[in-house]
Amino acid sequence: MRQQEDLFSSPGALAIDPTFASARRTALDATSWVELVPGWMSGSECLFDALATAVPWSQHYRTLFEQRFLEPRLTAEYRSLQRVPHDMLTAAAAALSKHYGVEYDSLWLNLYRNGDDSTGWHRDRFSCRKPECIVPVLTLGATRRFQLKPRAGGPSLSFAPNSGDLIVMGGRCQQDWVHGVPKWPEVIEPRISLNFQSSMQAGRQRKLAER
Ligand SMILES: O=C(O)CCC(=O)C(=O)O
Ligand SMILES: [Fe+2]
Repeated sequence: MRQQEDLFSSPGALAIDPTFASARRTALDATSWVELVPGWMSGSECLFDALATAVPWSQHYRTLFEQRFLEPRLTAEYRSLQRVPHDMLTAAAAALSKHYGVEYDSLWLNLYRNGDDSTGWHRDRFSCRKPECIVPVLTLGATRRFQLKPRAGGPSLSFAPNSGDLIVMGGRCQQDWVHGVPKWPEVIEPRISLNFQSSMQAGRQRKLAER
């Protein structure tokens, strides 16, 4: 009993805000938007620690403009939420599904070991095949820049999500905008990002090797 009380009353306890009270939506253009939900998850450091050790992280080769390179980050994927290593991930997916009306049923994870790790400008082409998608990305650990810019060209927007902050891309963002996490050499701490994916948004044709 005493243990349970501590679990729920402790200020650093792991929890999410099911009301999304802090959400602030910004229109990127007439059909695309990005929403920031600062402090959506509290006690996120303990989830970072659990995932850093429990997830089978690996590094992959990518091919870009016919050049093969080792991706400067570690990644992992859970194609079914039944296999995720922490109950909070299932709870977070359920809360997101309820709030955004999209069934999130799989998870893509990135581990940026330090500021030398990064991900270049891209769209989530394989996990979002519908014209409009809602893509939540949760940050755990270090603060890094998360940038968006129009595919057609134009200035970029920069966010700096802290541990526990949610960034949600919506509307035609995956069609008309690109996003990325640039290198930031001064950062020495690691960051994990959780991308909640939906087979509904990915379409049925999604193949195993793709993303
Ligand atoms: O790490 C992030 O915040 C973004 C990751 C991302 O865009 C991706 O994995 O597709
Ligand atoms: Fe992405």
